Amino acid sequence: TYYRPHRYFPHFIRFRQPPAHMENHLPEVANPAPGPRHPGVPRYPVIPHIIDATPEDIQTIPEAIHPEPEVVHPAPEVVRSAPESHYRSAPRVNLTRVFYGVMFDAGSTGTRIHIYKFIQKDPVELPVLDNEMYHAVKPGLSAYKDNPEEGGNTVRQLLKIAKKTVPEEEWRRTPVVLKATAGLRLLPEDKACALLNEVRHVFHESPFYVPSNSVTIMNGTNEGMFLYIYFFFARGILRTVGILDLGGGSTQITFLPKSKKTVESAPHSYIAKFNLFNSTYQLYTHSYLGNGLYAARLATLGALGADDTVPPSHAVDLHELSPGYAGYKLCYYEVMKVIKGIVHQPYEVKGSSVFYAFSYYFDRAVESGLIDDSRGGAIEVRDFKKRAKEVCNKMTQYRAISPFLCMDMTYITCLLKEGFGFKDNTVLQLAKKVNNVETSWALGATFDYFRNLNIH
Ligand SMILES: Nc1nc2c(ncn2[C@@H]2O[C@H](COP(=O)(O)OP(=O)(O)O)[C@@H](O)[C@H]2O)c(=O)[nH]1
Repeated sequence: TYYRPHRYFPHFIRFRQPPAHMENHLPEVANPAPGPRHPGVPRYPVIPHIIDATPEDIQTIPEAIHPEPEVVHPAPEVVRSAPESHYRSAPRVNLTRVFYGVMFDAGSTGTRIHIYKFIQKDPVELPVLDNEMYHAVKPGLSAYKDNPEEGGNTVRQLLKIAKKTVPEEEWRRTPVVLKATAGLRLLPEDKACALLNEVRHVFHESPFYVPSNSVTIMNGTNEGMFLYIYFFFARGILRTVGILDLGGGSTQITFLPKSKKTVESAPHSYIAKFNLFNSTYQLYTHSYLGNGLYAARLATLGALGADDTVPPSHAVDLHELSPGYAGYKLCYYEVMKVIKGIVHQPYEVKGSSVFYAFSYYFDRAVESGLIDDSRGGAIEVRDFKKRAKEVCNKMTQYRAISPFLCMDMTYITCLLKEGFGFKDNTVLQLAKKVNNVETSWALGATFDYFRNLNIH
């Protein structure tokens, strides 16, 4: 478990004023958080609309402000924006509201809990992400497909952390939400349903607020989009940046297209629109189910077996047969079968945009020594290729770190080059955190819960 104190201030949004001539053609949503029409549904602070946050205008925000760490249970907060004497003559109403959101990421390789604390100083201002408590357990829920009660227990354990983090008086209005990704998408429906039902049961026995539809399998489009929205909140950029995410079961590519040709040449389902702060954005986003790192390993080993050249049980040793050819080239040839004809090449990736790469892109770059774990860094696609060759050709040196490092690095190289069609010199910014906020779709999904993003 680690505690990540940070304050996030979306300056670029708070200080933007609508131009006088601007007409708002988008639907008004005064307060999309659950309203009082459902008895028992807690009320949340209003998250206001921000007008004229056009993508062209949005500037990179400076480093988020990270003040001194706070304790998990802070003392009740008091807003003092005027001297004491002023209070005596004209007392101000304290409009500060603190609220929490608990988001579970049920991934294919682990279940993670994100407990967000938001502060809203004023109803006309956006809430500020004050801090986040995070904890992860392995394996993921799908590993309990034949024993859903055990799977439910992992969620029950994580909820204990939520009970310790969220003050007791807030439990009843703090929503708990779980979204599952590739692991459950890949399971037979009855097994996935049994696991989700068990989680619902665990949620309902907890003291937290359980919204309707709080336990679901998230679709791939939302996974990419929520990660983009996380990035928007953490970094403040909506243009010129793309995001690559490599999970265990699926992989996502998401960016805001600059060229019409990208949109026109993309499969229809790869283009998604969403509204944020009164503007509509169009994203290129797709999640390739079965093309996550672990799923790709299995598929590659299966493909080797299907060829009858090397039985799957011996497939891992393949890379040691003949360093050099068998090492990198043969591996490349085999992983190519998992990618060829499956991954769409967006028109735009051949340009010069920078892509942020998260999850296993980051982990494998660290393990192979391309970047430093604490700092991350910028590399080019060709660096993955170069290091993949080195790893495959010196398996004895790297085997201790990960017996699959050669295959994983080769897969990543192949996915980037043959799959998405990136050029050798495309810059990849590898990060685990952006402005001190962990890279996860969970923050975007939590904002979506509190402030309906109107995704279509
Ligand atoms: N930094 C960071 N990495 C995460 C977080 N959640 C998941 N990951 C990474 O995502 C990868 C696994 O993704 P997972 O969710 O199991 O796979 P999926 O189900 O295919 O999306 C691993 O590299 C994790 O470290 C997070 O909150 N922060």
